[in-house]
Amino acid sequence: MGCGASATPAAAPAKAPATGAPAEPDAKMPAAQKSLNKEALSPLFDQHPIRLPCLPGDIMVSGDLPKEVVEQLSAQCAGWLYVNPDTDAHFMPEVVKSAGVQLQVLPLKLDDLPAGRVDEILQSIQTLPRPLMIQCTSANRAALALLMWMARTVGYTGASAELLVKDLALDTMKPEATKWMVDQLHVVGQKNGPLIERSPEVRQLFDPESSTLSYLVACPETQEAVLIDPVLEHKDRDLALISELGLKLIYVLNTHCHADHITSGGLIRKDMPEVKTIISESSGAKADMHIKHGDTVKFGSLALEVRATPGHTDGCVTYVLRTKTATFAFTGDTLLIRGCGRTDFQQGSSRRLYASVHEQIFSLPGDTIICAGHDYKGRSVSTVEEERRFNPRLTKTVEEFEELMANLGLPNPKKIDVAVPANMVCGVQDEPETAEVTTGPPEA
Ligand SMILES: N[C@@H](CCC(=O)N[C@@H](CSS)C(=O)NCC(=O)O)C(=O)O
Repeated sequence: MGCGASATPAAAPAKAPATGAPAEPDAKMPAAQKSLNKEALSPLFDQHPIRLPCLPGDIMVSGDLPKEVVEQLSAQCAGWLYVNPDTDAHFMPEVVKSAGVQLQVLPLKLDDLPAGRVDEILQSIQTLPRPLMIQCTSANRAALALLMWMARTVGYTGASAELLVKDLALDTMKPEATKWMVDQLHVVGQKNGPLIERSPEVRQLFDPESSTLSYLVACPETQEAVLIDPVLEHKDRDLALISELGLKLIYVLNTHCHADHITSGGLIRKDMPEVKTIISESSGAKADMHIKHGDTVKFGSLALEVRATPGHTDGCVTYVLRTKTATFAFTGDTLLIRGCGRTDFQQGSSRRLYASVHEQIFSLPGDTIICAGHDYKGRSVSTVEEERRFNPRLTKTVEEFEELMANLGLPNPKKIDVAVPANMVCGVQDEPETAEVTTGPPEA
């Protein structure tokens, strides 16, 4: 938004007369060469003190303006979007057009909005030449149009309109107009999607006994949810949270057959038969659905990409969740924060683990959020870039890594003798309902 004039007309009383003689505008200036001449307009600015918003782009918003101001601004604008009806008494199309300005009229009436009008307005703001004026009666709806365009182009994720209004010093906007805009931001049915994408709910859950990190991931549109690596002893806590948040549990996924705790998946599906358990087919463990590298687990509008990451166990997978604003990798025990899973039992192989991390996890974007299966030092999440740089094990050469892993000297997990056999049958997997093996991407 043009820093000079952008908020001035919005905050100015419509009919205040200008004092002093503004410089002669050059109405013949070609649109492409136009830019705001703040000096020329300064007498007007002096009359109506402004606060300057700090956004790039040469867009102004305004309410009704006296003819001489319309003339001056037309001389400096290349585009003009009028969001009132063209029958409005203050509309001066001949003044605007005679200055060679590209004019568009798209009335924005909040209580009587034609279908597709928001998209039309956003399209106009996107394509009309700059400097661009957006005008209505009081600048309220013009500011709304600008904010919605910003929401779409900048891709706000849940930033409130109230905050935007504050940031832009557009506090002349009426509360009901602000509320209307917040509602608009979430309209899923807009032709080009909602103006803001609501982030999926990703909750981390902790078991202090085994230092296991479990995850609840929920679709913001359908409230369908999955649990990743939940712990038996915390079944009631996790289900209570799901219920409190109004979510519908669809799947319990395991990243692998755990050796240190028992999954709650089997017990959950026993009580809630609509919930399906999922594990990799290479784990050899029972579940309702078996996944493999390249599969996709869909729920609501979300999808988890399955990446085989063997090494800690043969059947380890990483689930990757991509949203418009963030990527999450649920790495189980393959990659831990500044560490990795041990490779000394359950078909462990340090060479395979090293390749899995480098090829399947470190190849993700650097800002991918690493949601690991354990942390023994009170940390919660990391990123791919952090681990690429600071993981003391995975930054080594593969030979150094193999040697290090062969000499960790860790005692076996306390529960290994009960956990592994139990997890091979998904905690408690009733015998009659044996696993269905899927060969392709599971259907949501
Ligand atoms: N003390 C814990 C087990 C700790 C342990 O062995 N953790 C595993 C993941 S669970 S099988 C691991 O891979 N650790 C890597 C490491 O470097 O610590 C218990 O008794 O449960």
